[in-house]
Amino acid sequence: MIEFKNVSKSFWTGKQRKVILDQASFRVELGQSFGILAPNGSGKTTIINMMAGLEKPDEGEIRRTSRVSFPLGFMGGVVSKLSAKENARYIAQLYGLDPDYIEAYTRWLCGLEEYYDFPLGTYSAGMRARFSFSLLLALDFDIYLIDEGMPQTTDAEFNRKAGDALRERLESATVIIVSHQAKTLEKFASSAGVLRDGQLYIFDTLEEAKQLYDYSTQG
Ligand SMILES: Nc1ncnc2c1ncn2[C@@H]1O[C@H](COP(=O)(O)OP(=O)(O)OP(=O)(O)O)[C@@H](O)[C@H]1O
Repeated sequence: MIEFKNVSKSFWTGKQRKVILDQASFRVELGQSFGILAPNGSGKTTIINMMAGLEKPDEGEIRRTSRVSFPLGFMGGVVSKLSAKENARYIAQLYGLDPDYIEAYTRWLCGLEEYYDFPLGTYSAGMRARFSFSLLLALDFDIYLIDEGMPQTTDAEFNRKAGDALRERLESATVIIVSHQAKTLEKFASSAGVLRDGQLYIFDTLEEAKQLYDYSTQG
């Protein structure tokens, strides 16, 4: 479970206060994947980062009773000078997992071939995305945090494998996904919220959330 209680967050831009969240309260239980629809620049990444514990709220409380992942695409924990193999084994140890298993799983899923043993600094953005996604799934969390959907790589084989692996993981795990597009949420979220001007409106179904979102972004 992850819970926000009266959470507020804003940034001072030098000219004005940009409100990301104003007194938001909600709870995501295990088994109830949740999506947030929000326009670009409204605070998707900030909210996901707060869920992961990478950013602090200004006010309020965030409670986690489950193993919550780092956000998909977050590369803060990896070292560019080291290879995917070295990073995977090191991070496995930090999480108290078997390095051989984490290495074998990520090597298989990311499909980087010989580049798996090259430093991450030599990777393209797509290759980094493939490695970070593989690592996220290898680490076995209860709740996965996804900012703007799956990595859209040009490697069709990876996209298929990654989709299958995520679906399999979601049979036992929960996903929280934030996106500016309802289409991205459709595959994953059962309930959903809409973020608009710092207010988070929660709905039991994605369909209801879509109606408000379409109305507020197109109306
Ligand atoms: N540390 C910061 N200091 C000042 N402003 C910030 C800071 N971090 C984010 N912002 C501002 O807060 C707003 C929300 O940022 P955030 O990255 O969370 O939005 P987003 O919805 O994920 O954006 P995008 O859709 O472009 O990825 C933006 O206007 C951004 O410029």
